[in-house]
Amino acid sequence: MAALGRAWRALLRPRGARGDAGGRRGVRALRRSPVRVLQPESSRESPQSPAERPQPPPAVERGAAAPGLWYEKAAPGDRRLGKVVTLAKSKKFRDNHKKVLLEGHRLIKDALEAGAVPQTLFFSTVGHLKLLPEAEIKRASLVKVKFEDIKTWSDLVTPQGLLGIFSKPDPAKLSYPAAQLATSLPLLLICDNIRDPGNLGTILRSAAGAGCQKVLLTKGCVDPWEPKVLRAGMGAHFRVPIVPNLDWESVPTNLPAGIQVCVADNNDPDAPAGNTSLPRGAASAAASPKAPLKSSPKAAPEHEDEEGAAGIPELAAQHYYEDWARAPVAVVIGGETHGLSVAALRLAASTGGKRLIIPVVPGVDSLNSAVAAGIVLFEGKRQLLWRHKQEDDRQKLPVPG
Ligand SMILES: C[S@@+](CC[C@H](N)C(=O)[O-])C[C@H]1O[C@@H](n2cnc3c(N)ncnc32)[C@H](O)[C@@H]1O
Repeated sequence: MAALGRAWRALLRPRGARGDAGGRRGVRALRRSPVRVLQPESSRESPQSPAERPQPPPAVERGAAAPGLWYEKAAPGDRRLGKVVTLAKSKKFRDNHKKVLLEGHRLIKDALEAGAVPQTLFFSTVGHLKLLPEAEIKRASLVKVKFEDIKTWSDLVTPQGLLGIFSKPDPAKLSYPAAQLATSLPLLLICDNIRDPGNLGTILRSAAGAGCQKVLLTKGCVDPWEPKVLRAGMGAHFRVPIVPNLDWESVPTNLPAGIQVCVADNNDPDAPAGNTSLPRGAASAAASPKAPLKSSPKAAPEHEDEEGAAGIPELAAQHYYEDWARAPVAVVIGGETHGLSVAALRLAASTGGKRLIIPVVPGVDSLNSAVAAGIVLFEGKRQLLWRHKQEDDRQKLPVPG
């Protein structure tokens, strides 16, 4: 592991700082020919006798993708790519080193355009580099590797021959696409213990597609920088701010003032007995079968202390297609195994939020969390846009008299 750490550090050191003839003398020599084998400085200037001399590191072959855009060619049998990718796939490593692995042209381009900082790009053909913003990739170490090697380490069904190690992006510092910002809605999503990477990626993609303003991930959710989440997210990471690893106490500080938090709840009190996945989730206890499905002022508790017998707040339930989305609004999606947490229900109760039920045919169990998120978010979007249009139309009406 220590050796892997050294290999990693050597690879991620800034270009000029590496002792691999990356200095001015090397660059001048390179200008004369696009591809040359350079001898390291140490092998030319060592004062020791040949017997005393340490083994020189292998010569580095370099090339230029464009004037001034130098890359290094990995020698046959070079195992750095494998090592780096293996490391970057481990959450512990990502957390400790604050690095993430991104794959594919589209994702890497999105990341660069959002201002993510590349450390090393592994590519199989120079053509890949030409499709990326040159000013941004000049900051990285560029390493040409065989396509076969990328294929071995790739997470994609059809590998594209491009992998990048980036500094872990800070959502507060990224710049999101103008089209995304222009269509962003006062609609937020809170993921409560979503553990499946495919589900989380799909949820993030839906949140970006619906125009969510922000996505909050509670502690217990899978790491959004896990390769499978990135793959399912299809670029959502660089379109919508994602705030990970939140404990429930800090969720409210990440929400706009005056927000109403609703929960997507698969526990339908109107469903015939045996058609719910009771009694595993906390929501099961909160939703008394006697609770009216239609929201009523009496059924909606206004304060956190209005809790049911099990210490879990009671929330009014309604179908997701009935009126609920008022700006700003957030929706909580429960985890695959345990559903909604008590903390989620408490937060919803403290904001006067509701339980939103997607009715399903008797005999069908709960929906997949990503499917439920998609349905509720796009309905939220429809309601917000409809309300906005109503207000617009009202303002356009001629003033009487
Ligand atoms: C797979 S379900 C959770 C099932 C879990 N075993 C339970 O009993 O609560 C994951 C989440 O998706 C959402 N969900 C699933 N089906 C839903 C439905 N019919 N209506 C509203 N939300 C639903 C809820 O947020 C739920 O917590």
